[in-house]
Amino acid sequence: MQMENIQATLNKGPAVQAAKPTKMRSENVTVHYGAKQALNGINLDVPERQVTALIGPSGCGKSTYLRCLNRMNDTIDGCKVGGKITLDNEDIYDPSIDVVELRARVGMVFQKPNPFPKSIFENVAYGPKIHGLARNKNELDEIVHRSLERAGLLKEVKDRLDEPGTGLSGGQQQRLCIARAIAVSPEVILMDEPCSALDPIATATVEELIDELRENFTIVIVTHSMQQAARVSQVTAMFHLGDLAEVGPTEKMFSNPDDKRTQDYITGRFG
Ligand SMILES: Nc1ncnc2c1ncn2[C@@H]1O[C@H](COP(=O)(O)OP(=O)(O)OP(=O)(O)O)[C@@H](O)[C@H]1O
Repeated sequence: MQMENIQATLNKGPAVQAAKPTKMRSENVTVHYGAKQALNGINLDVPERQVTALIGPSGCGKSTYLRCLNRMNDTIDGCKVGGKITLDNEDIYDPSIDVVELRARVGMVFQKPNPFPKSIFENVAYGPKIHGLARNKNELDEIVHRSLERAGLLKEVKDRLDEPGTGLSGGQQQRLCIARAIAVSPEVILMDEPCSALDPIATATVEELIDELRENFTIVIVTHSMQQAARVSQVTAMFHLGDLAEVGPTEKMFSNPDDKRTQDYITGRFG
């Protein structure tokens, strides 16, 4: 892929941007799967209300790192996380942390849209119900409508909220999953290749949505598409063989990276 092409797609913001406060900080984060080490000590600050893209060749540890941020790795047998990760300066691996509550604060959208086999309404209402976010049916209705609206889906589904979520198109299903994530008012949304199962038109819609969502949410996205990282993110972190090779403003990472591994990866020399 040509560097010029990627540069043309860069999501150019104001020339000088005020530095955003850190929402999540990782210090010397390591991950082992049994005897195999997958992350070698990651130090990374995720800025608030920005999109941070995680890029790098297959198997370098992007998804593993993403799963550390809401303790999804806890669910994998033999997976051991070391180091420290904070959310608003609070250690998310502290024994006092309620993991269910943490995952409401740090939501996740997966590669393949995975609506529950229930109605569109129920897909979005489920989280607010189990977290007790609505006092009555009216409040629940309002949360569901607002979440679908923010996910850019309300217009398309408002007359069929009782129909199954699985009956929607792939792109609509992914926006439904984003609405479901938003419904519990998370602070951070983790996205693991959210567009990889979508066609180019649905991808463009979801990318526009991600750009809008950063007004209210901190977003961390794993992507294999350099164009996508350039289009949607303000910060890019390049992973390589379990290390963080380089992190910086997306514009710099795609125009003038410091690390040869980043340079080689974004110009298609490996990966
Ligand atoms: N559940 C698991 N059990 C054992 N090893 C795993 C597991 N998940 C990931 N790994 C290993 O950890 C390393 C990092 O994998 P990870 O999926 O995080 O990389 P990635 O950069 O997200 O890759 P891709 O871009 O292909 O999705 C790889 O060597 C992988 O084989």
